[in-house]
Amino acid sequence: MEGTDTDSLNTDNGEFGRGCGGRSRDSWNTDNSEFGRGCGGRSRGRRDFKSSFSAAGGEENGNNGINWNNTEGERGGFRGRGGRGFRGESRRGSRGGGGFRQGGDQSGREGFGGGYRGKDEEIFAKGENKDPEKKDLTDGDKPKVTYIPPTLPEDEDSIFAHYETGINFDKYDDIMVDVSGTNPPQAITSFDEAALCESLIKNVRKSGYVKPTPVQKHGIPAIFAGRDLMACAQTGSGKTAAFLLPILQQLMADGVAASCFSELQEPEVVIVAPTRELINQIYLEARKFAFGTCVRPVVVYGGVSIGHQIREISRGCNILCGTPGRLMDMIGRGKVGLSKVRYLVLDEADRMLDMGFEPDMRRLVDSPGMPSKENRQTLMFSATYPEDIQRMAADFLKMDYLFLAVGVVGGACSDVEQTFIQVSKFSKREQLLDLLIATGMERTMVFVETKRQADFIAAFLCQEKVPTTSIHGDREQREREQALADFRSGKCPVLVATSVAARGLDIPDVQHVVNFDLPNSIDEYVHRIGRTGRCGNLGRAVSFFDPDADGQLARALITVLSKAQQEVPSWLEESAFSGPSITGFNPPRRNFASTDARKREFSQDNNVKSQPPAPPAADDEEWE
Ligand SMILES: Nc1ncnc2c1ncn2[C@@H]1O[C@H](COP(=O)(O)OP(=O)(O)OP(=O)(O)O)[C@@H](O)[C@H]1O
Repeated sequence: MEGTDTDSLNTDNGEFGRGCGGRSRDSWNTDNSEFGRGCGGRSRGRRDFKSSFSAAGGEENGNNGINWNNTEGERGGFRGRGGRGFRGESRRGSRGGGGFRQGGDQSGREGFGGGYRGKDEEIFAKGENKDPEKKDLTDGDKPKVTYIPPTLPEDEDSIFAHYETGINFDKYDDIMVDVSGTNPPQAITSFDEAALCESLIKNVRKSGYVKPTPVQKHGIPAIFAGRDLMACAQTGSGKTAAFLLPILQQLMADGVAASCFSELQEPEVVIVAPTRELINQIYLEARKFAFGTCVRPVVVYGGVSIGHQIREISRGCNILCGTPGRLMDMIGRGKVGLSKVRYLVLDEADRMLDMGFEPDMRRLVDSPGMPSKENRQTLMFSATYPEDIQRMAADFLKMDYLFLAVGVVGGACSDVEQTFIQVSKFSKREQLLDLLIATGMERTMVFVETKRQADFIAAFLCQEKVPTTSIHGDREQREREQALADFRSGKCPVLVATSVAARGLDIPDVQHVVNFDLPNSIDEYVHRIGRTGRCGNLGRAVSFFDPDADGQLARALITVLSKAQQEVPSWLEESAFSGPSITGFNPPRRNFASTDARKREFSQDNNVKSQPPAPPAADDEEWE
């Protein structure tokens, strides 16, 4: 993995390389400039690229930090694309064997045989071996994944570290809540009413929770009542605790305790989420709330040594948190049995049921031993629920499931101030720099549409001395986790990210989200901007709107802005109601669901037709 010192990256416009030991002539050319970068500082080009950027350490599991001014030939300078050499269409300046051709990479786009791959790299074409390590065991043509995440701190201060609720936390009480379905149970108004056991109550207090948020007030009793649930609440409003607390309470009431005496572990709870970082975060929340109890959560996700995860499972597993690929792998290997599953939770449920993950979800519920939907409780949570997905979700739920809508289904968090700047493709980079300089060291997530763009922008910002790191699906897991850690700690206040970081991540003090590229889907926009303005705190989102590229999103953006009581720029309205979008040349977009899709079906007046799912984003995160 490490030591591919001759790596190079060429893009259509330029080349981006990494060298070592001062021998490098690697360089990064763009249309405007060329960032030569060599470890020995012998770069060529008009602008020296001295701010080498590294989230990768030299040790496999090391914790080496970012190196901003690495001119000394250390390994681990900025490395895009999972640390391997990358070569785009052009072969200019490539050196050595580290590069691979994007177009000809059989494990990439062409190698999937048409199989759709989700935004995280957990989804592979049918029949393809999913796990690099498993593959290693069979044909040995891929390096074994040996990464083991750093041991988690055991002290209470670290486990219960949390950020404060914001000034708008109490405004949650004013949000409209709609619970549909027969006989919904009474909402609770305090955690005391939830009658949690002593250790859980202690853990809730230590987490800084004083009163429940609306999704908790309604979700907790629904789960206690044994109901299946489809819950929709705005980003950052406490959906995770809404399912973890009642589940943990029930497990404890039933005296569930982890046991390491069986080779096959049979968890009572399976939680799935679309990305590695998100499932890890959910696991950390479960571990926090289960602190001091006999209930043991475990997490499994790709990019980490499978042997390590098998050992963790074998120590006892009541709550198994996983990304779909690795979870199915564990089941396939006979390490996990499903016959005791009582709760199946889909976080980011609309994502888990869209065309990327739906086949895996169906395989999961059809796996041997998995209790039928009548014999388990299925819980779905998200901030967005397109109606077509709601209809499909019903396949996984009991007939009488409850639909809980807190605020506008699919609506943006109203604590995020949304601003749009009209830009042309060519001015974005400079605008971003100006913006970041103006906001100083505010913690900022910059979303871009492709992995290549993420590398490119991160390198550009580093070169401009803005402490930046990046996260995307081609970075090694160690690098991804290091990038998040550096962003969380403030060591790198700017994180350039693809959609892999759009959903669920709860990072303290993210004051600012920038959509350098707007996403294709409005739901994705809502999730992205929801990385700020969490838990009653205020946040800001600035989006670059390029009329040539983003016109098809304009109308949906206007709806989101209006529903969040935000000002709609007149130029955005003009863009929405002129041009091709009005003539129907757009790809079909999903409806906003304002409520439970069942209500619409039964409504006499309903003349809203279901639309086919939006096509996946034209994003290399999706397809490679
Ligand atoms: N009742 C509460 N009191 C105080 N803080 C809370 C409460 N509930 C949740 N939180 C905190 O609020 C933050 C956001 O919660 P969480 O990540 O569960 O949001 P979410 O609704 O799942 O967001 P997203 O849609 O982005 O996934 C977390 O830091 C969580 O610990």
